[in-house]
Amino acid sequence: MAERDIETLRKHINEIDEQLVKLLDERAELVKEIGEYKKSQNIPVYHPEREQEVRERVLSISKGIFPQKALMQVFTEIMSAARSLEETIRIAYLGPEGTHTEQAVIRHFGSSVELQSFQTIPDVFREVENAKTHFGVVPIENSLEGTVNITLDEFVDSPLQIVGETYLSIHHCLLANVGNLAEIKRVYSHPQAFAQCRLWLETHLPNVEKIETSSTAKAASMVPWDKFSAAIAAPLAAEKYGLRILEANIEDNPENYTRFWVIGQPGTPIQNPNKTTILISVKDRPGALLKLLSPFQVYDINLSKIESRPSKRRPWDYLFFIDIDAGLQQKGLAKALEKVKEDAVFVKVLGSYIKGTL
Ligand SMILES: O=C(O)C(=O)C[C@]1(C(=O)O)C=C[C@@H](O)C=C1
Repeated sequence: MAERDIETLRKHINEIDEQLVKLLDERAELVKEIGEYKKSQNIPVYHPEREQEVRERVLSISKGIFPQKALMQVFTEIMSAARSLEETIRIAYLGPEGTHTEQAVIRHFGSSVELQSFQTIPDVFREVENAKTHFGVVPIENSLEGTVNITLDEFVDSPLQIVGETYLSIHHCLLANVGNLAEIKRVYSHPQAFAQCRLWLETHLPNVEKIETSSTAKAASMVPWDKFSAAIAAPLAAEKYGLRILEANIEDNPENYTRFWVIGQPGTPIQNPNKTTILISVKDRPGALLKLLSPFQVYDINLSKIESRPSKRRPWDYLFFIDIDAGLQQKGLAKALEKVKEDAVFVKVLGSYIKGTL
């Protein structure tokens, strides 16, 4: 009886799957038509605002029986595959492969993209500047470690624009060949990952040797060669190096997020952005910064972050990077920026883009 029930249920599932596949094919036909149109009008294939609209619409009609987070991932993948029917989107990112940055790229763009990893953040900028890839993805800030200064500094001279933002919840896993903790004699990882999993290691693997590597992906790549070892790395590295996840989420603080910027060519059209980042240089006189920021208060515009960096032109001269909770097309912001420009030495808009979600 029970067996017949499960058979009946599976028959229904098969029928639904058939419909899903048929509908996905129909969807793909429509996307191809859009692709032809975009090509004839010279419109960029990637349309982040439309993708966001699709995800929000899908979320609003979902009854929540199928987990909504997974629903978002499914639609990110559907649109990623759809995009690839129109054009292969190439993305440069800070590598190596199997790190959290690669995971962030896939979370943002889906997996139907061509990925190219680079060893440094400046390398990613150069690649996009030379139009070898459509976009780049670089970390800008971690909720525990703070700002990634190299990314900010690159923006001082680079003509590139911020075209998107994405967040990744950082989870560290213990990856190994062996099946239980008792067999592990050595653990490989990046110093930052060791620091973030210190309590877990002290409790569960107090006597193992710790070997530092240049990245968590490098740590994972060592394990296949060293039977009684493990690595602390991103879940993605388990797939890449054929390892098993012995323990997931071993970080001491679960509130660990990294924010990434998607960088692209200047003038990349972004419709209805809701966040803007600017770079300003302030006159060196009392109250200059206060005066410069007051238009944001006048026009009721929230600033979510201010970061100062040495200008590197003169000692003790600083630049300010400001994240603004408004899109450039918003009237208040346009007016506030006009005022800011009157008082600043210079103002550079680094991008107006769609805010990332946690
Ligand atoms: O609507 C479009 O412009 C499409 O190309 C279709 C589609 C989708 O699959 O829904 C695919 C890629 C774009 O980035 C946005 C949406």
